[in-house]
Amino acid sequence: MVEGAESERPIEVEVGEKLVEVRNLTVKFGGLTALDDVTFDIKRGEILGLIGPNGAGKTTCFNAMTGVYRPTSGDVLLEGQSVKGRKQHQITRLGMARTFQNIRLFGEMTALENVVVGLDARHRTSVPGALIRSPRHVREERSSVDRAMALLEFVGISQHAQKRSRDLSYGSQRRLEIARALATDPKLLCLDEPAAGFNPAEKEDLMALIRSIRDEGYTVLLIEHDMKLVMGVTDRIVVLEFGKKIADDLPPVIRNDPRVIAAYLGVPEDDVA
Ligand SMILES: Nc1ncnc2c1ncn2[C@@H]1O[C@H](COP(=O)(O)OP(=O)(O)OP(=O)(O)O)[C@@H](O)[C@H]1O
Repeated sequence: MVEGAESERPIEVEVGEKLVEVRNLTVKFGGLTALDDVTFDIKRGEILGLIGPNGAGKTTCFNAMTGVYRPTSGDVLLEGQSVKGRKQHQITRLGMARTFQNIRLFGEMTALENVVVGLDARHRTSVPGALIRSPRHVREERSSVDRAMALLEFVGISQHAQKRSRDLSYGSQRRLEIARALATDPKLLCLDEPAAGFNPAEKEDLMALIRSIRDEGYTVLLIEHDMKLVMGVTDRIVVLEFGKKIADDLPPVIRNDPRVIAAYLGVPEDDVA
């Protein structure tokens, strides 16, 4: 358990039950169908990999799930609740947190402050409570700092807590993004290519962190380009190609699926089937 970082959220769904249902999700940009009638579930407690060649629709899928894009049709349910029509911050509150392919931190704020911002989404004190620094607000502030430190420790960068985030190394910034997303106490953590730009050793370290996040009881949706990497860390994999789902199975099955191999190698489907 992350010390001082215990979850306050009631666990409403048993491990292994459906946490998220992506239903017939379609996103069109003008004439281009970036995501085409995609349906899959995410079970509580699993690491689900979302893979596919460049332009397959992975990020579009994330964006439609987390309120960045409004789906053209279809829906996404989190514990049975639709995210339709909700704004990004409302979806975060519902329990979906994400990182971005391009790091988005508050560069002038310290690493610690960046995580406290994520925690603020959960505060219970009112604005007047904050203004008069009510005992509850002071208590929440103190526990925020403790929890933020615990999260920085968990992702392995607590020694940089007081550094401005823009001064952190690229790898530490990626870890900080994950800590900030965890601060919102998500039911689902969506990671968009968190190991992009890492060398093989750094990638392995990050995958170990993602595994330990799952072991803490979080559910993870992971976009990753590197097939080998994704095979080693995920419990199940959904494969997209040209906006359509072409496979949804366990990693060893995906590895040997001719359609997936063809999609990755660019071999015409007829030659593989
Ligand atoms: N805002 C947008 N406006 C127009 N087209 C878009 C937009 N976002 C994505 N697309 C297009 O939708 C398709 C899917 O893109 P998306 O970024 O979801 O793919 P991806 O699988 O995440 O690819 P990558 O691995 O390169 O990140 C691509 O053809 C892309 O050019």
